[in-house]
Amino acid sequence: MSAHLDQFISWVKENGATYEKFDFKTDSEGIGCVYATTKVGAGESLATLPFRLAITEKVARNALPNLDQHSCRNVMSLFLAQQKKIGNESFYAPYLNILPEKIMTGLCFDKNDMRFLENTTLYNSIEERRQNVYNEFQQLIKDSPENKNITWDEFLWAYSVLSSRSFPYSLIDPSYDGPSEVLFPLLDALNHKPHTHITWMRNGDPETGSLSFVIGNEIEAGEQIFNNYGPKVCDLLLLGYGFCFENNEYDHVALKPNISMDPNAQAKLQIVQQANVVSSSKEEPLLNYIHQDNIPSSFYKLMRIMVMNELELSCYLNCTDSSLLDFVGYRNEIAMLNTINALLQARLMAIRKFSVDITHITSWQKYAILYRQGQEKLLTIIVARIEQEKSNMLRRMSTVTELPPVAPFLSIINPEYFAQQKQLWDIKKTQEEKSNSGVVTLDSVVITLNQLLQRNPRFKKATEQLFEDIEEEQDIVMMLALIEERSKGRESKWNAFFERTRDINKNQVPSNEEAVEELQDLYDSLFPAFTEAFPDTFSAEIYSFEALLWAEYILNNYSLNNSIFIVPI
Ligand SMILES: C[S@@+](CC[C@H](N)C(=O)[O-])C[C@H]1O[C@@H](n2cnc3c(N)ncnc32)[C@H](O)[C@@H]1O
Repeated sequence: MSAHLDQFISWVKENGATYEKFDFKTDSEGIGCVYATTKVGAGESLATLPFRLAITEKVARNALPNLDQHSCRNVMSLFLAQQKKIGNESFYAPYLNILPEKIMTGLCFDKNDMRFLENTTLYNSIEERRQNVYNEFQQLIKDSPENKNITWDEFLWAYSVLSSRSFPYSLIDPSYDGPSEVLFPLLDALNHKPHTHITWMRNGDPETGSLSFVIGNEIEAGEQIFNNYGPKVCDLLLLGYGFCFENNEYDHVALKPNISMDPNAQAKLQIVQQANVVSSSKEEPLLNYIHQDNIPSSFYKLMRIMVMNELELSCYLNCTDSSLLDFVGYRNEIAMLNTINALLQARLMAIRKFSVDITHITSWQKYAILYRQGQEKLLTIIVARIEQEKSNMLRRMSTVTELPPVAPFLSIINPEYFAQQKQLWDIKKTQEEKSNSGVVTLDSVVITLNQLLQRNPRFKKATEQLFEDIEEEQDIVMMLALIEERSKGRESKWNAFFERTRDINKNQVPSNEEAVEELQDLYDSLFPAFTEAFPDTFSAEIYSFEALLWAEYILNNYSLNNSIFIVPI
């Protein structure tokens, strides 16, 4: 046994702590562990520590007065660093001497270590947190000049002791209502294992009481004794404790849509707020944590808002009822699932970009790799779930026989229709889950330019002669093709959709004179030249300016992915 450990054991015992059936060891990775020396029965108390030995916020603030404006964590860190500095003069020296010299929490990662986290969300969280803690440290030293000899490294060590070993202060005083923390020497020697049955039991009052650890399941002699740090995700474990593990059932990925380039960002954020679409974080209204078994419905709602087009936005601008965001419309639903998919794919691609040499790596770099592998696995599972959702959606769309009663198709305008639809979907969903047969592709439920060209060979031939590069001008060709298809009346399979949108409800789209003028210029550049070149295809009667206005409206309000797909329901 080392001299320091000897001193520590004498110190805790002299001060009233009790423990019998375990010993301290260091494992092959250099991690301090606690092992049972004899069998420990279920329900037995493993160790008891009097509160007198606990390092609390009160102890720290009494020693460092005038730092009221600083957080509990910062004042306690400064106190610990100061106590460590005064060495054996400190009452807590026996405890501080046995703590690891190097605590490799994420905050202590150097540039080389950070390469192992590149392209993960944790990378940014660490950088941001480190900068904040550094700034707070500077201010702390300014406000406590007698401690200006404490270095950043010393402070960071103390900060990491707290992040990796502290307990909530409510264990001493359950009536205390705040985020205060406390260090319990001896009891903090246990490592974490998820699902460990252990009870943290308070005895007596906050001044003279104590805390005991009571074992839930029997432990054989020679086995490691674990604590349970609670349901913690890998990024928080790596950030605060410096380790993580594989197949962490609590793990999640953090997803945040980027709307910085969206001209309608303001209006969208307004709807998010008004309809009270909650996110996973109070500070960040767009941040959501996605768990492999649980994609929160609020995330879908948020994303439905994020992909709204002008028409959908104008309908939802005053929406305060978040249930109307359970479904906005078919176009919106596909756009929403596509956008989530794109977000996830971008993250997957980034996380797969990893070219660091891993032949000689440290234990904490191994944990960083475990974390990124866990994130990749999780992202892959969530992508598969979104794809499944999309194929279910397409199957439902393919069976829609009746169009919503009033155009447009938004649930805010047709709430009853969509409530009925939802009931039908729920029934279908259960059936689908049972049968899960028949793949429906996106192309079969939307209108694409290719389909229109194939259905109208004469039109196709004419446009191929009139346009040098159809792909380049696909918006214009699409509008002309829609007009052509509509002219077929009942022969067109989308006749119901065309009929319903024939009389555009102009009140629903803010009229934009500039856009109308632009469209007029486009019309004038095409007609009557096209009619003269191909009078059978581009008859003046069908290709009126009103028809072009209608086609543009369809493109603006019913299309996905830059008008390549029109969602006709
Ligand atoms: C409360 S302390 C536990 C005792 C600590 N091992 C010691 O030597 O003092 C928490 C620290 O122990 C380590 N630890 C705890 N559980 C672990 C685990 N399951 N795997 C790896 N390291 C673990 C981490 O370094 C963590 O920051």
